[in-house]
Amino acid sequence: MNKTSSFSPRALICDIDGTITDKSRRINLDSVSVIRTLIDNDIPVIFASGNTVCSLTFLCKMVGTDGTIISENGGVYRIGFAGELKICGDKDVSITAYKRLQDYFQKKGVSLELYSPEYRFADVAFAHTGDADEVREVVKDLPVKILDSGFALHIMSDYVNKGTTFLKVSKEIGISPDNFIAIGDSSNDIELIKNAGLGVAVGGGQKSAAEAADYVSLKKFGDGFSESVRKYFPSLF
Ligand SMILES: O=C(O)COP(=O)(O)O
Ligand SMILES: [Mg+2]
Repeated sequence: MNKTSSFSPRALICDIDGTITDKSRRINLDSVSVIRTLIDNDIPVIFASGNTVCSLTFLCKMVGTDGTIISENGGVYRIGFAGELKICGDKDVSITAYKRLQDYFQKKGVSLELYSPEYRFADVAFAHTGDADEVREVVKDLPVKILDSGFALHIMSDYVNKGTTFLKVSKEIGISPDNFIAIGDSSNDIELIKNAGLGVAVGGGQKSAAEAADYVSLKKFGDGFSESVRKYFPSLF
């Protein structure tokens, strides 16, 4: 039997945009219901997203998780609502890169739209402006990387990703990464998908995520998430 059919997870870590939402970021109500079932059966659920700590905290409260989160694509994490915020990336270097990009695009008559800069601890996120590769070229000598989540471009310290921060979180909470199922949709989920016992990419997401995954859902986005959770936690549904 291969891993995809025999795997029996103890915990779930999942992305948000594109994974428990639709393409336009509207939350998938069935995905919320599926997550509630896990929580009510004492299965830990952790959100790992490019979004900010404050937006993830709100989502955790509304959905009913214990508040453990990875945000800013691994740049920040926290164990439980009351845990200390741990910052893994260097925001200064992201800001330096952003200023250079701002100059570059201003000369082309394009102004960049920042996403909630006042709530970010480690990365800089902005609206898609031109091609991610063009952005990468402008800052290629700086110790940053440009992540394209499909919803925003993120400038982050080059050593930060959701997968390495996931390893820290799993150590702190005492659940091996091998016991997790990880579900995502984009290139910012690749390391997460690879570091978990079983990595899933939802249908309709970026090709790079699907290539990193052990299983790709038949359904798309939030519907694919719900399908995958039902598949790997069959006794709960
Ligand atoms: O913040 C983004 O760009 C996308 O967030 P995600 O990691 O939840 O998909
Ligand atoms: Mg996503």
